[in-house]
Amino acid sequence: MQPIAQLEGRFNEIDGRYVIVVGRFNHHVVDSLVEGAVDALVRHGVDDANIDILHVPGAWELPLAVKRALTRIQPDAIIALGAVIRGGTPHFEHVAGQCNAALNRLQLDFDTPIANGVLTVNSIEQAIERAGTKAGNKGFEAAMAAMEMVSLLRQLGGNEGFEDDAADHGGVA
Ligand SMILES: Nc1c(NC[C@H](O)[C@H](O)[C@H](O)CO)[nH]c(=O)[nH]c1=O
Ligand SMILES: CC(=O)[C@@H](O)COP(=O)(O)O
Repeated sequence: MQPIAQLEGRFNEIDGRYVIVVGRFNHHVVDSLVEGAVDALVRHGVDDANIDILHVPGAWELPLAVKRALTRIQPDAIIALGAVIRGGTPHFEHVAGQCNAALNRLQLDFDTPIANGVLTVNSIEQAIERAGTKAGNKGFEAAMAAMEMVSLLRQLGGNEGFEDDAADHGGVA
């Protein structure tokens, strides 16, 4: 019986261009996410010169900035960072929901990994826990996911020629 082929991203071939897009809202938390993401990239060998950091007001603005970065910078991966903290109105649902849905759509449409480091939490305490304290640093984790996906997709090769099929079926490539 043939062995089942298994592929996974590696961290010894992470050279490439990375763009970190940051929603500044709740910056006291988000700043730690940025530190974690940069730490992960640099400690795994990504050159500082290959890391761009773009700042927008909040999570709502992340998708547009990510889309423009994808077209103008054409990075190997994007790391989206932010902290959406539930308040006293339904606004949280809209900001968090639309941001995440748009980012996921963009990564499929542009065939480029967009790692999700956007916290969507119920309290400031939960945010702090996930920005470098007892629940890890979601910025670091998002950067790791970005590097892993860059490596895996390189192993798989491009999807040239498949986009048309997807377009014909109204799907994403
Ligand atoms: N409440 C949070 C926001 N709100 C701001 C929006 O993201 C947006 O900047 C504003 O509506 C103007 O368009 N953003 C976060 O990132 N986190 C929040 O908790
Ligand atoms: C995610 C939000 O927009 C939220 O933090 C805003 O707080 P509020 O719902 O109390 O206006």
